[in-house]
Amino acid sequence: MSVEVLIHRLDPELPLPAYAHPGDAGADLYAAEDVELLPGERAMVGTGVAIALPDGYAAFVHPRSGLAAKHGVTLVNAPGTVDAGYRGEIKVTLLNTDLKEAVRLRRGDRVAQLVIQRVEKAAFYEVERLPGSARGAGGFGSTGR
Ligand SMILES: O=c1ccn([C@H]2C[C@H](O)[C@@H](COP(=O)(O)OP(=O)(O)OP(=O)(O)O)O2)c(=O)[nH]1
Ligand SMILES: [Mg+2]
Repeated sequence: MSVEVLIHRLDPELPLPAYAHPGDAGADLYAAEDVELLPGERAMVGTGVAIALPDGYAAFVHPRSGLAAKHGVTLVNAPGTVDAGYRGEIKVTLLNTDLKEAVRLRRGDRVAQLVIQRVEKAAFYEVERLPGSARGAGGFGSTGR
């Protein structure tokens, strides 16, 4: 089962996002430009594609675990949210979390992955008091380590 997503190439030489294996959740996104990230540095990089998602869907830009584990490269806003109505270029906000090594990424490298998901739209009802629950207001480590 797959959902139809319209895709427009802004950079004709880059491959389209693709799933590396049939069961993959994320389709890899390619960097449209070379970028060098100094230790701790971030950069916004284009991917050369724009999409139109059906209503009720969103696309989430996730880091790639290989880049994260080997080089400390993640996304500042992971996961980035691409709204169904967004028609601009999908961009990735790369961050080099390594404090010693610079990392050089090249145009055409797979730098992030796009996960398409159904999303619900909430109707917010304002109330004076929320119903009770087992957790209550406990959070942020309230259950211990
Ligand atoms: O990693 C990302 C995150 C967002 N976007 C694009 C698509 C998304 O629909 C739009 C807005 O994203 P978001 O709502 O997260 O950013 P904002 O800071 O709230 O901007 P805006 O005021 O435009 O909503 O930017 C990307 O290309 N990559
Ligand atoms: Mg927004």
